[in-house]
Amino acid sequence: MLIGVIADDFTGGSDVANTLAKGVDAEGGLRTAQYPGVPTGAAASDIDAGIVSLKSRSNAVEDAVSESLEALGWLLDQGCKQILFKYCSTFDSTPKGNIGPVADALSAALDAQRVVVCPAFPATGRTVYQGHLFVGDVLLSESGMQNHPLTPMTDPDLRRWLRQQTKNSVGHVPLSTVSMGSEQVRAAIVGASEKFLVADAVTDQHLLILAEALQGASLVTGGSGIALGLPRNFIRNGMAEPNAPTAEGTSGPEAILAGSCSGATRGQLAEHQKSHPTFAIDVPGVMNDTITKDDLLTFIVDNTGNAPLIYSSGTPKEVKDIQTKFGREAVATKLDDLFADTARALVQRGYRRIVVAGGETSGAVAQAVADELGAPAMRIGAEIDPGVPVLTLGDDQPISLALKSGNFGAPDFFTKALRMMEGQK
Ligand SMILES: Nc1ncnc2c1ncn2[C@@H]1O[C@H](COP(=O)(O)OP(=O)(O)OP(=O)(O)O)[C@@H](O)[C@H]1O
Ligand SMILES: O=C(O)[C@@H](O)C(=O)CO
Repeated sequence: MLIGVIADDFTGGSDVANTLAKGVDAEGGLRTAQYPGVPTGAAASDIDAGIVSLKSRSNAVEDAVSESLEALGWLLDQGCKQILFKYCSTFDSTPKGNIGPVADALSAALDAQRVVVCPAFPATGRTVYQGHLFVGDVLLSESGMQNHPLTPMTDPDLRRWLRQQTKNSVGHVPLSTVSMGSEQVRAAIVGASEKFLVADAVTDQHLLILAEALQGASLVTGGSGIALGLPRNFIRNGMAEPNAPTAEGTSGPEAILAGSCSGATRGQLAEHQKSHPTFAIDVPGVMNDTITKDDLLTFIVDNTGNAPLIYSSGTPKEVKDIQTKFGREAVATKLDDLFADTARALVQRGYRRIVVAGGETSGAVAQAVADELGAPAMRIGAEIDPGVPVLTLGDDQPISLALKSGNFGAPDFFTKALRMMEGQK
C-alpha cells in the first residue's frame, strides 16, 4: 500500500476512494479499497490506496484521536508511504475539534514538520481563497452550514477556526503562490514558520499543483480534492501502475435508505416520491418501539423492483423538536440501529443493491453489511455523481452500495445510483 487515508466519516471515505481510484483523467488512478473501521487482518497485496473509514467527525476528541492513531498504525503496517487525513469539504468541526487535535496527533506520530490543510472540492462548489472557505458563491458561514446541528460552521476563516483547535501554529499559502506552480508552493511550505498551512485552491488545476508539491510529504490533510493529484506522484515515479475504477457492480433486489436530513437529500427524496414508493419512518414510533425493522422490511419486500425508499429525513424544525423530546444521541443511536438492522436483514434476504443517504446512516449500514458478509474491503466502481462511487463488497454474492454524503448528488441521484450499480448509465 502506498497511500493510506484516515477518513473521519464513511461517505467522506467513499468520496476520497472515488478520487484516488479515478486519479487524473488519462493518467489513471490507483487500485483502491475502502474499509469500514480499522481492519483486523492485513490488506490484500494488490491494493495501492487504502481508506480506513471512521466515525470520528463529531465524537469525543480523545476517541477521535485514539481511533485515528489506531488507523494510522494499521496503514503504516501495510507499508503506506503517505497518509491523508480526510475531513469534510465544509471543514465540519467545532472550536474544540476534531480536525485540529487529530491533525496534531498524526503529525506528531509521523514527525511531519509542515502540514497542508485544504478542504477545497471545486466539483461540488467548495473553494478556498484568502484562507476562507466558500460554498458556491457564499462564505461557508452563510451557506447553511452555520446551522449544522453538530458542527455549526460560523467562521469561514479556516486559519482562525483551526487555531482554536490546535496547539500548533497556523499559516497560509495564498492563491498567488499556488498559481505560480508546484516549485513555488514547495518553497513556501519549506520556508514557512508555521506548522499547519491552509492552502488556497479554487480549481482542480490548483489542487493538482498542490498535490505535485506534496510529493514525499508524510502527512497531507484535506477534502477529497487534495487527493486528485496524489496517485500520479506514485505513477510518475514508477511506484504504481495507472488503474481505473473497475468494481463490476451487481443487479438484483434493491432498497434505498435515507437518514440524512440535508436539503439536497430532501430534494432527492421529493423527486423520487414523484414516481416511486416511499415510506416515512415515524421517528417517535421508533423511539417507543412501535416501529421496528419488520415494518421497514415489509414495505421494501412489497415494493421490490420499484426502487422502494425508506426515510427518516425531516425538516430542521422536525429534527429539532424530536431531539428536544427524546435527546439527540438517543435518536441518533436508535435510528442508526434501525437502519443497520434493516440492512442486515436485507442482506440475509438476498438484496444486492443498497443506496444510503447520510454519513452517519452510511456508517451504520456499511458496517452492518460488511459484518454480515464477512467482507471488510469495499472495491470502487463507477462514479454516480461527484464524490459518490458505486462500491462493491463480497465475492460469491457481491453487494453494491452507494454511500451518499448528505449534500451530494443531483436530484435524480437515487434512481441513477440503482441503474449504475447494474452497469447502466
Ligand atoms: N427525523 C429525524 N429526527 C431527528 N433526527 C434525525 C431524523 N432523521 C435522521 N436523524 C438523525 O440525523 C442524523 C443524520 O446524519 P447523517 O450523517 O446520516 O446525514 P447528513 O448529516 O445529512 O449527512 P453527511 O454527514 O454526509 O453530511 C443522524 O444522526 C440521524 O439519526
Ligand atoms: O468532503 C465532503 O464533503 C464529503 O466527502 C464528506 O465528508 C461527507 O460527509
